[in-house]
Amino acid sequence: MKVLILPDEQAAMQRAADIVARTVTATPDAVLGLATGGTMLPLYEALAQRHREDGLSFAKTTSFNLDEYIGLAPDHPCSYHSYMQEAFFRHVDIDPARAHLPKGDAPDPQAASLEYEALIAAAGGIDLQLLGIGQNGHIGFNEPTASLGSRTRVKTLTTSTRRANQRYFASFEDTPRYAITMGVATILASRACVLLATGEAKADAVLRMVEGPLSAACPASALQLHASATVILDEAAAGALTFTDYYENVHPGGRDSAFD
Ligand SMILES: O=P(O)(O)OC[C@H]1O[C@](O)(CO)[C@@H](O)[C@@H]1O
Repeated sequence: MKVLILPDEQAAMQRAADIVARTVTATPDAVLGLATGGTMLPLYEALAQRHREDGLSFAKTTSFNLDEYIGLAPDHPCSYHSYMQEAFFRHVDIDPARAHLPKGDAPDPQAASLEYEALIAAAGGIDLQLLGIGQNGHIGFNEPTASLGSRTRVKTLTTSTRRANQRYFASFEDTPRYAITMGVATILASRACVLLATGEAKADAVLRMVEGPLSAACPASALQLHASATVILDEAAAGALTFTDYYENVHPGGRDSAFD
């Protein structure tokens, strides 16, 4: 696992944007795995800006989002379909026919999960997976105790995740209880992944992911098994890490563990 510690959120976003830009420039028909959540918003802004100003193109890119709430129609303002449309898709030249999210409003969500997994396989798998991390260590909606061998399926959300996401809904009661999410093994099958975490509230989850034991209690710790995982942090999210001699290889853009 490569751990990059940047001075602040903006620097962290630009570093992540560099990796995405490099991927789609080198491989215009790359398959991207995309994430939602507050952390990702400035990254999508940075990518949209590079599209506008530098001509960074997503025209041939295929994308698969990690997750979607069950029971919300795509045009529901709190769906991840709407989030992606507002935050990213409408600002770039991605082909809507190649921008996929799980179908949270499918009559049979479990069947829709299997179809989604098959669609990812048919696209040749994911070249670069973007990830955020929940305060409880979740990736996608793989909550603590999620099987590390899991594939795309229906998951029940924890109360703590529902409370964290309540801010987007009218009330806690209105916050969905279930989601379709790529599984931990689906995520591990990506050829490269970049996990982004900013702010002090993520410091404990980051510690458990990077230095903690590999455990379903912290699904993000499964990234320790990934052959090409890059964790991009600001100083606040890195605040609880203890292997400081390892992270303190100073380079001009911040601290960088350099090797993974
Ligand atoms: O960036 P945020 O809003 O803290 O969310 C972190 C993670 O939690 C989720 O929003 C799900 O709760 C993920 O989509 C995201 O990766």
